[in-house]
Amino acid sequence: MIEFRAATKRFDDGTVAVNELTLTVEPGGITMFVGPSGCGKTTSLRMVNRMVEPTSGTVLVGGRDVRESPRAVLRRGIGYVIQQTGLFPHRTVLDNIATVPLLSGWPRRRARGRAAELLDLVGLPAELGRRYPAQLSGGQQQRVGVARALAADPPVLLMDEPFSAVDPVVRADLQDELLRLQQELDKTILFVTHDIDEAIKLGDRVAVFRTGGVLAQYDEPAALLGRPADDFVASFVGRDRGYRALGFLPAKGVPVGEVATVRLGGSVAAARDALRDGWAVVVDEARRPVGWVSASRLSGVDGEAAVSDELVESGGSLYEVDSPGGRAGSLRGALDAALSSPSARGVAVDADGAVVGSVTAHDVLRALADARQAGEVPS
Ligand SMILES: Nc1ncnc2c1ncn2[C@@H]1O[C@H](COP(=O)(O)OP(=O)(O)OP(=O)(O)O)[C@@H](O)[C@H]1O
Repeated sequence: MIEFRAATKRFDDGTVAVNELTLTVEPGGITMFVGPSGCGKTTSLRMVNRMVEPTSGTVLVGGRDVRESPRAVLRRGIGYVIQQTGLFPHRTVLDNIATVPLLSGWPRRRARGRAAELLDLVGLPAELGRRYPAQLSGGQQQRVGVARALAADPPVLLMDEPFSAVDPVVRADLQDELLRLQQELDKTILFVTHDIDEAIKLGDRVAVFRTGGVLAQYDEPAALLGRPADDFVASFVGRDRGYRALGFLPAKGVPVGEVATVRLGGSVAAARDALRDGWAVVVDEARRPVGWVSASRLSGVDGEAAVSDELVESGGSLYEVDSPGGRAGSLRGALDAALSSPSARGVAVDADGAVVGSVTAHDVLRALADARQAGEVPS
């Protein structure tokens, strides 16, 4: 879909920003460009929509050398999202989103209708359409930037550090939203970031660049974590990569053991009877976990009293078992659930969030060993 063939960019001052980049971006996936500052990520991205022309080599989009297409025609098929959003301050949100359709000659009504659809698609309420960009939060502005880039329904989306300027919580939301959108839209997305965690979370494939505009490794995230090509990539990928690689292995082989549950509001006496190894998960009326009770917390409490919030210890992370309609958890999720739980038992839930059982760290590591032995773990 997008192909770099020995693409090199040397600026007039002699800086080689991109050095003989050869790489194929598969259609319909998210490809991440990641690397330290100044390694040529943005320059590579801009060669795709001809904001930068290669000094030598070629870039092809849809099998065609980008130099053969007039810039305006090329860019109609390529959405572009940047960190500073580039929204027009004196136009309403709706008019900002409608920019490209209007430029392409759509009637105003149709362009506005499309803009309203897109506002909804990126998760913004319709009334924000009448505001001006400065009246939105940073995260909302980024969503508008994405909506605007999608307005002409381009098959390709270039995103240059689009989420870098927002706080970590909003950033995680925007990332989740992009993954959701991508499931629906199936665009070919090229995404530049300097954040390896973002690259691993979002990317179907990740290209790691080193300074001097040289491609160091181009691989799937799990392979990058499991088999970094050299010391540079290993150190760039960072600490805990063995643990993070567990995020790509499904937890379906982990046996889910029984766990004692007690109802929030039930009697302390009944809760004491239910404890197993001194612990029980407290659940609400839909069997969703709200925390744990322990023998030590209940000791000295009147048996007639109700299990109230004050008696509940907050739980660890949860992990979702493979269930119809659900998103199966990973070994990392299962291990983290066990390690973060006050009882050392990780709580397993189904797609509705109801408790189905528990796992220990030992269970998870044994499942990992079994998967390795069965050749299910890439090595
Ligand atoms: N117009 C220009 N003239 C000269 N050098 C340039 C120009 N644009 C970029 N460069 C240089 O090319 C190199 C690559 O820049 P580029 O912006 O592609 O890097 P990057 O990996 O996107 O960096 P960052 O993460 O800091 O945004 C840098 O050394 C930069 O200084």
